[in-house]
Amino acid sequence: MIPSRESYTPSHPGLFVVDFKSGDFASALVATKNFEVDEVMTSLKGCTKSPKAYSTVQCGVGQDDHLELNSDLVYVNHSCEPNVAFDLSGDYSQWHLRALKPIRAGDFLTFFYPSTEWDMDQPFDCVCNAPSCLGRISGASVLSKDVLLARHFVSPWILAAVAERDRKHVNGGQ
Ligand SMILES: C[S@@+](CC[C@H](N)C(=O)[O-])C[C@H]1O[C@@H](n2cnc3c(N)ncnc32)[C@H](O)[C@@H]1O
Repeated sequence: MIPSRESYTPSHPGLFVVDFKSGDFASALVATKNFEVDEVMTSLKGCTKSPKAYSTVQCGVGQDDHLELNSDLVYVNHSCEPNVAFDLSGDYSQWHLRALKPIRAGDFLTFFYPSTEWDMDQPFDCVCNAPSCLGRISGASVLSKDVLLARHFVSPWILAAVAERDRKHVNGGQ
């Protein structure tokens, strides 16, 4: 279930809070404490498999490998220069949200959506304003390996899919 402004209770008290804004998809998640680089900010417990949607996070290559986060973490927006990573490598017990940069209380939390998503359900024109902003965000399928690696974290299934795509391209689609 996606948390809403009505009767809001933070899912991660002491760590993050949703900054609800009026307008479609205008809300965001904000840190309420400092985090250091590489710090595990929270585990990703309570996710459930779900059809691909604007709100899901991809967790593997299969058709069914999409998760609803069922928490305030759904409000982590995309940035082309992100400060967190959704790391769903390894088994479920190891899945976590990790800081990629020093984060201070009050900072918006952002991840690079193509680091988990191959072909997004709801592409959008990015408003992150980062110097390296890519503009249209639709998933990793249209991005080069170098563009992905420059964002510091890429999920293993995305790297595997990029390698397969590039191998087919070199071999003329075979
Ligand atoms: C999982 S939601 C993130 C929370 C969303 N901001 C909300 O209020 O529900 C993903 C959607 O948020 C919007 N979004 C996230 N990051 C964005 C960005 N950098 N630029 C433009 N829209 C963004 C897009 O509409 C995207 O499909």
